[in-house]
Amino acid sequence: MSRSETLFANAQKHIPGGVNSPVRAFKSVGGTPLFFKHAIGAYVTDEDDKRYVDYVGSWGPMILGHSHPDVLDAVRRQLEHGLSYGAPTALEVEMADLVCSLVPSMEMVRMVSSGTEATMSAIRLARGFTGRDSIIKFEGCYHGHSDSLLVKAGSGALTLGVPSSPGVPAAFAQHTLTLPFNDIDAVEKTLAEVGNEVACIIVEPVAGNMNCVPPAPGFLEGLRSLCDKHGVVLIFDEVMTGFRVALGGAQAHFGITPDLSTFGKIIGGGMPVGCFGGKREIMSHIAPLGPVYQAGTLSGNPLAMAAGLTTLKLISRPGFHAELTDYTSRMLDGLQQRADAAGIPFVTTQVGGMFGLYFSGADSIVTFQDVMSSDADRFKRFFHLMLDGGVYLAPSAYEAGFTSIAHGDKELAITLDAAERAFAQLKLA
Ligand SMILES: Cc1ncc(COP(=O)(O)O)c(C=O)c1O
Ligand SMILES: N[C@H](C=O)CCC(=O)O
Repeated sequence: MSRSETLFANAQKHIPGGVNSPVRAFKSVGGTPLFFKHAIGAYVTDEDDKRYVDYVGSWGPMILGHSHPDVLDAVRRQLEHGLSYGAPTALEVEMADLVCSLVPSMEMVRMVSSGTEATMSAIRLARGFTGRDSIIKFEGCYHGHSDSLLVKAGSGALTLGVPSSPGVPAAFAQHTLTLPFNDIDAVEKTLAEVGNEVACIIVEPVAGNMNCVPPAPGFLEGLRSLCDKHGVVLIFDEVMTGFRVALGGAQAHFGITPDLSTFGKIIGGGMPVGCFGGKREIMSHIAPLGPVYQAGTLSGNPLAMAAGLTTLKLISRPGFHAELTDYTSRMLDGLQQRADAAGIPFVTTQVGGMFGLYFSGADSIVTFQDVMSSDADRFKRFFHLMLDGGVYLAPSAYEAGFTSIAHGDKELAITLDAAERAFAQLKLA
C-alpha cells in the first residue's frame, strides 16, 4: 500500500470519509485521495514523495505559488509577537485600507475566518438592511455551507449528488429562490413577481463551483440594473474570483459595481480568512455600529493578516495578472491543440488565472445544463492519466482550476506532455 492509501484507511476511522472537506475525497474520480506533505512554487509533493504540477492551489489561495518566501517571512515575523489577541490590531487596519483601495466598491470591510462566514454574514446583513427575507442564488453556484445557501449548490455538494443538503429546514430553504445561471430573463420574471420580498441576489460573477462558467454578455449588467429597479442588494461572491481574475476582482474585470462583496482564499494568502464589505450605507448596519449581529473570536487573526497583506502587496505589482492570464491561456491553448489532434471533443473556459476543462462537443459552455452534459466519466479517466503524468487537477469535473505565478515554461511542458499522452490513451479507450 502507498502511504496515501495507509493514511486514508487510518483517516476513515475517526474522520468522516477520511477528509475534512468533501471535495478532497476523490469521490467522483475514484481512487485514493493523495495526502500531501510539502508544497513549493507550482508543485505539491505527496506522502509517497511524488511531485505534481498543481492546478488546485489549495482551491485558489496560492496565486503566488506555494510557500512564497516573503509570505512565510511575514508569518514568521508575526509569530514572534503572539498568535491571537482577540483585540484590534494595526494589521487589520492596514488590511481594511488595502482592500478598500484595491476594490473601490468596498467602502467598509469586516474580516472573518472563512468564505462561508463571509457570505453567510453578507446575506444576514442584506436581510437586516432591507427588512426582506428571500434571497436569490443560481443553480450550481456555491457560496459556502451555511443553511440558506446549501440549496442547489455546486462544488462538493454537486460532485456528491446532494446539491440541496438534508439538515436545512424547509422553512429556511423556502426563502432561497434558485434560478438558472446566465438566464437574466428568469431573474427579471422572478423580480417582477416577488421583487419586494427579495433582500439580495448573490452570484459568483464567474461560476467556479460547477467547473468554470464565465458570465454571458449582459448577465451581470442585467443583475445590476434589476437590483437597482427592485431595491435588491447585489452581492458578488468573489471568494474565488477576488484578486484572481483581476487585482480588483471580477467586478473590475467586467466593470460592474455590486453593493456588497465577499472575499476569501487569496486574501488570506493560504491562512483561514474571509471578508465581506461594500457600501458604507449598508455596512453601517453591522454591529457594533448597527443592529445586525456578526462576530468572531479569531476574526482578523494577526498571522492570517500578515500572510494576506503580503500576498495582496505582491500581486499588486504591474503586470502580475497579465502574466498569470498569459500562462493560463498558453496552457489551455496547448491542451486544446492536443485534444483536437487526438480527435477528442474538448472545450475550455478561462477568465484570467481561473479555468475550466470540459469533455464536450459544445461550441461554448454557458449554462448549468452545458456543464452537466459534459462527459464526467471521460474527465475521471483524464484526471488519473494526468496524475500519472505528474499533474494534479481538481478531483472533480465540477470544480474550476487555478494557475499561479510560479507556473512557467517548465510546468507548461510537463502539463502538455502529460496531456498529449492522456488524450492518446483516451482515444484508445
Ligand atoms: C465562491 C465561493 N464562495 C464561498 C466559498 C466558501 O469558502 P470557504 O470554503 O472558505 O468557507 C467558496 C469555497 O469554498 C467559494 O468558492
Ligand atoms: N469548491 C470549493 C471552494 O471553492 C472547494 C473547497 C472546499 O470546499 O473544500
